[in-house]
Amino acid sequence: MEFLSNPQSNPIFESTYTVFVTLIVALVALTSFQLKSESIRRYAKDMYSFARNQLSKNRRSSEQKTMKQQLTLPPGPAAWPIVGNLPEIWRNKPAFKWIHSVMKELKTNISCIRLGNVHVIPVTSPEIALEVLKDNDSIFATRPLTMGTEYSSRGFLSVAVVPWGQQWKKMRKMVASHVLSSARLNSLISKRREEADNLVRFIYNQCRESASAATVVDVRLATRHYCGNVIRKMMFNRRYFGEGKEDGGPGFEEEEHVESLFVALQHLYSFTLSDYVPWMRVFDLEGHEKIVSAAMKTANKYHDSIIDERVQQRRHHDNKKEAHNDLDLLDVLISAKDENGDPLLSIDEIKSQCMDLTLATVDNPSNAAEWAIAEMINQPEILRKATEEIDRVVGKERLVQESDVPQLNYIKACLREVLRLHPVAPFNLPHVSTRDATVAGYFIPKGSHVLLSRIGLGRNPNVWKDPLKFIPERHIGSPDDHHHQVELTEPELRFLSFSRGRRGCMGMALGSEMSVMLLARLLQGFNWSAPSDEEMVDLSESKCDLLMAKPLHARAKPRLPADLYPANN
Ligand code: HEM
Repeated sequence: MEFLSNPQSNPIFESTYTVFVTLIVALVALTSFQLKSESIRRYAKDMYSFARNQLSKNRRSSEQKTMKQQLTLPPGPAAWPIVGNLPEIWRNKPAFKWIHSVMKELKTNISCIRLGNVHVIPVTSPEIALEVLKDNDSIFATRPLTMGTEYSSRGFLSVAVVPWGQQWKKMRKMVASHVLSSARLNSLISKRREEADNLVRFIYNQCRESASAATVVDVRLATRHYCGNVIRKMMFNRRYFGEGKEDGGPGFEEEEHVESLFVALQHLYSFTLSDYVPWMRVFDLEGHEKIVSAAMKTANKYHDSIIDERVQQRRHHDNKKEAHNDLDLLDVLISAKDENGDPLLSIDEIKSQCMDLTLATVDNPSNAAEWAIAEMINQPEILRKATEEIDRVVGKERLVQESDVPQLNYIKACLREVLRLHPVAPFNLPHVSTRDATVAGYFIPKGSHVLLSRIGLGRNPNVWKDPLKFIPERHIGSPDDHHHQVELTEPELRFLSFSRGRRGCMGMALGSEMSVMLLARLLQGFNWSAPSDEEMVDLSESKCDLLMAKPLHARAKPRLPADLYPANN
């Protein structure tokens, strides 16, 4: 074999050879009984570990070279020189629809779309998704730098959108141990209960104003307002930024706050041209930068003054509250200390992390509850079963509480079904490869953006029978399996709820509690039907995203004794 007969000609062999000799010397030195000196022993140890590292590096680089030579990229549309498929992305909006139609045409579950010199790799099958987030999780654990996320995270300071590295580790550890720990979430349960009560109160007040005791409610407004309230209450210990509303509904400030969060969320990873060709950023051709900067300015306007004031209070005047058990999340972020007892987070890090958690909380639960009510109105049998479960588990003498959640399996099955069929976004957050990899037998170059498709997985006809039908029963175990607990998590990635792995969702517990409480309170408190002039709710999706095309308006009629509805403050 040429490779062996002419080692000088092959640099990999050459360095492997050197390393091999180092390894032998080190091993001999280490095992020698004559070696008594600690420093020589340590030196030999260092040599040994250096040699081992070099060997595995060499092996990897030779594997990668062979991989590049032998494997091909996943199938994809023909790409133009230099710009790749950017012209198609520009012409065919929304981009996610074009990407899925290309994959359908190519009959593939993994594809490669080249945008500038970035390989974007959409994935629509659970097997391949698991290869990415289970088998190769450490390779795909970083995130791309985008214009939108730069704004949302104040220059990549907070956990969700930050690339892999020290900043991500610091923030993830901090959030996991102090902010979203189960002890912390338990300590905030009364704040969440206040907002669940307020939701029921807000809708009940609207019904009371109508002579027939039933009225048409803007369900999207109510569900988004609930999510905004929960995170504001947990984070800043307040529901309202301004005067507030007597009936429990959002004031101007809260509507503006939540609206700006949704606008920002839409643009974090929105196939903006300059995310792939950075020098184009000055032109802002799609106008995305203008939109995101304005949205973040609005949202920050509400957060920043509260944060600045609280930092002043806590760090400079009054540390007493730290002893109490009723800290809100802002207190927790401010009072975290490093190993020297100094503040762990800078003010910008606190602001960025507050925003990160606020953005992460508002969209999924509200979208899921809105779609669930819409689907249930069109299938009254499902609505009946869900309400019947709440009546059986909770009864009609008290309102449903978080402690009931483990027993509300049918409600959770409905939510799983919504997360499968009507996810809030077409793709998971992007995962970028930190080195060359192989997935599904294809070559995935370092720096590729892997996009697990939430609709591709959840509506995959090879995984789900009648994938476009809303059938919660598919998530319930067999009738004999009485111990089967339905959860919103889906670690097998047959659809994408909280994802999995190093970058998996940190808010699984909170997100699940909020989603179940929101839907269960809506169903327990009110009978829902289509507005009188329509028999069915229009379930069309919006043309540019996956939200309901028109915000759901539905008729609500109280179904509990009047004294159970929380009274106005
Ligand atoms: C039903 C509700 C929720 C759903 C379906 C959901 C889903 C997700 C998904 C799909 C990801 C991306 C995972 C990946 O990159 O593979 C994610 C990330 C994340 N979620 Fe959630 N989420 C929910 C609620 C929450 C809540 C309430 C919080 C916290 C207040 C939260 C905090 C985060 C954070 C911090 C990350 C980023 C983790 C990282 O990059 O290291 N999520 N979530």
